[in-house]
Amino acid sequence: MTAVVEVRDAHVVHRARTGGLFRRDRVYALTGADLSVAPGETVGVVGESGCGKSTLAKVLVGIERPVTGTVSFGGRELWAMPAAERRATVGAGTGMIFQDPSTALNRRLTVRRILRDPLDVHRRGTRAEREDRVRELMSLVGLPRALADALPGQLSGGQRQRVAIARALALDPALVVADEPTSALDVSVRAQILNLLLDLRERLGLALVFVSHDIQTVRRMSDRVITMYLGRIVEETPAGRVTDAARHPYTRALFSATPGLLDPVEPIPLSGPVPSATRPPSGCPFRTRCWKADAVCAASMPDFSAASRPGHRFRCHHPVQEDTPTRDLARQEP
Ligand SMILES: Nc1ncnc2c1ncn2[C@@H]1O[C@H](COP(=O)(O)OP(=O)(O)OP(=O)(O)O)[C@@H](O)[C@H]1O
Repeated sequence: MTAVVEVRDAHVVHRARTGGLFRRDRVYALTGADLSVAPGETVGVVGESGCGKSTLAKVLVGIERPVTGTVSFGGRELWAMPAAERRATVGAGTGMIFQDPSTALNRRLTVRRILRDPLDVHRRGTRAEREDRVRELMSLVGLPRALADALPGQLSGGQRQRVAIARALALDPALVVADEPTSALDVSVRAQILNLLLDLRERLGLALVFVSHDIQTVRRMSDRVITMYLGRIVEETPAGRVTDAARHPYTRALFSATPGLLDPVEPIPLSGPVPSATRPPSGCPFRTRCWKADAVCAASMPDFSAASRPGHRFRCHHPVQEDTPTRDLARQEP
């Protein structure tokens, strides 16, 4: 089956925001990322702040161009397309939902205009058909029609995120990327927005990439979970058994520190802070904090190994033994 989107060996390097005009360090935001998303599947992306989750999300929807590597949509290389074709492919094929709907929506436009805008830009149907589509989108995300002429500032946070979701769906994309879609919302409306995304995914057969700090939510939403560390994808695990089936020590440590697990464990303590993305360590980037690291880990970053379960791969010289419960690691290893 052709992937909706496929990223191969993507590298993204930024100029550091600090350091003065003439001395700007490079930030290695994404290093050799490979990811393929199949039609209708949900891929969760987890990792600590600054590990490159948003950068990967932007690469997937063509907002960020990797310095090297490829991004293919339906088997066609995005950055080899002429600009107009690329815009049309990305605009119609993907939708992005950002963290904070207050800043993601143009506050001078009414809900109706916000939702009609992508239809106008991509010249979808007659004017009357576009108005019909706006009404349809509002009902799809549970917004009352009476809000069509409201401005974003007149809506609640949850309603604004519904508008952002409706806008992302306007052109019927095959892929929606949601980057921390609930973290700026009141706790009381988070569940409603997550349930809406789950419902839309089922009804529309969307492929969904879901980026979040909230590991429990990622587990609940996803078919597969991608763990990132310092710009690299270090593990890809089927979501169902991620807490005890993960083989990468970092995934285990991350999950062990998650509050509210059904089967709570002692968090695995990690030594030291996350290294800077301007000077990542040699070899495996996690080695400076890993209790299993040795000289081999400093010398090279291993390629992905396939675990015995389908859809499970990891990059580690000293993986956690298969089926070792995390509670045993927390007691023994560090
Ligand atoms: N435009 C930019 N200019 C300079 N550095 C950037 C830029 N965008 C991101 N970075 C840096 O790239 C790295 C990856 O950032 P990214 O936003 O992708 O991480 P993240 O995992 O999404 O973080 P968070 O969970 O805090 O949103 C970080 O070190 C960040 O500071």
